[in-house]
Amino acid sequence: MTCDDGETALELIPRQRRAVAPGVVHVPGWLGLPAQRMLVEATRGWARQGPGARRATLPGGARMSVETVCLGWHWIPYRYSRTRDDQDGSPVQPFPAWLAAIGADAVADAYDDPAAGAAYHPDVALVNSYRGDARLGMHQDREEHASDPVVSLSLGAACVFRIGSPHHRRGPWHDIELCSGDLLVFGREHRLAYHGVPKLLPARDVPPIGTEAGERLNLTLRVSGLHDGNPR
Ligand SMILES: O=C(O)CCC(=O)C(=O)O
Ligand SMILES: [Fe+2]
Repeated sequence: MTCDDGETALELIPRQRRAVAPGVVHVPGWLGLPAQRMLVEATRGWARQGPGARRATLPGGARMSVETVCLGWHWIPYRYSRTRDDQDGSPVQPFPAWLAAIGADAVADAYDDPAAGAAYHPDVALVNSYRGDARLGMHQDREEHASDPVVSLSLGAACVFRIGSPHHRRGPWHDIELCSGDLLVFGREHRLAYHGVPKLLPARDVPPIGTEAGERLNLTLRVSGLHDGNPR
């Protein structure tokens, strides 16, 4: 399978939804090129401000190969905090309202359910950047206290995204190629599904959106279910 260049489809034709598993929907090329460029530009800004990007240290001492910028709540394996309290204590950057609006549109489109979109109010984003051999091991997104779906937006280099069931880390899995502009939503029965990024596919064509050669960015939008003064 190759990546769509994002400009060949007529905008009037809705992007094709691919149901991967119950609650897991892949919409290839959901973001047009201007939106992709805008998100890359925004990501550069977030990385320059505040605590910036960092590779998290896992409880066993290993460092993640992916660099992460957090918005709204700072994610530290495996909890959320308003401050970067694993490092210099600096406050997390705010979660922008325009990004919440993209998240609501994403849920409405992926599930073909405007009400589900209107009810979706993400307040945390993890912006991951992958370069070289960076990858993400199989894990569950389970630090959130709410059961709302996770919205994933991919930019730049393609990758293999692996998603299984909520019960078994070792499979069986679905392997999906995520390309620049792709939307993936996982929620409902698969909100706690194990997932990861076993490899990048740097040989695939990438549209000119401002990413570097071989660089992949991924934004996940989530609903933390947390309130000020009540972090875990
Ligand atoms: O990069 C991706 O596609 C997935 C990211 C992810 O699973 C996470 O940030 O928890
Ligand atoms: Fe995840």
